[in-house]
Amino acid sequence: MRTVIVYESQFGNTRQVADAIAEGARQVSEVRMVNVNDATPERLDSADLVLVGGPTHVHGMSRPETRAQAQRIADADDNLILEPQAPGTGIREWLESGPVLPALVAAFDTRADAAKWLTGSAARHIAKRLRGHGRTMVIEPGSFLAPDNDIDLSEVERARDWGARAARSAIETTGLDYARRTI
Ligand SMILES: Cc1cc2nc3c(=O)[nH]c(=O)nc-3n(C[C@H](O)[C@H](O)[C@H](O)COP(=O)(O)O)c2cc1C
Repeated sequence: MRTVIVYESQFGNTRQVADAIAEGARQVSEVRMVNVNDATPERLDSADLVLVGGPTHVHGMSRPETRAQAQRIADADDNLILEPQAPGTGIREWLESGPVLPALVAAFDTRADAAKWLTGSAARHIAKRLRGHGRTMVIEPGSFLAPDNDIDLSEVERARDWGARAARSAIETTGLDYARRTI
């Protein structure tokens, strides 16, 4: 089976979580990580499962204005470094562009360390969009905490486990087997 992880990240937190998800999914699947700015149809071609994730901005997916705000925050803080592809497009715009996706998908995000009803969750919105496109969720949305732009080892482990469960669930759904199908 082949899994593609499409992620957006401004400060690197969601990239780290995507890395851990990839590690988990690799236990049972071929995995490719793709920044949303590089998520062309060719890169998603022949994916059996696509996992889509980004940071929570203003309770949902980022917008051009919130990404510009992230840029201003980074400019004002020597300890924060913007990801090289951060100023580009976001998951919201990518989903609106109508990417060709396989039947099986799942959504994840990173967010502040507080109750979800206070922080909101980009993953919830990503999942809703994906369901609207008629896609099947292989697992509940994953939401990972990045307090003060720092991720705890326990969250990294949770992301690894979520990635493994997502890929296993896709295998159970499709009957595809890692051993029988390579990239
Ligand atoms: C402009 C902006 C708005 C944000 N809004 C929220 C929010 O509404 N809820 C939340 O939990 N976190 C919010 N955050 C925090 C980010 O979701 C969090 O730091 C995330 O892990 C960043 O991921 P990244 O480093 O991959 O961009 C916001 C961050 C920025 C820069």
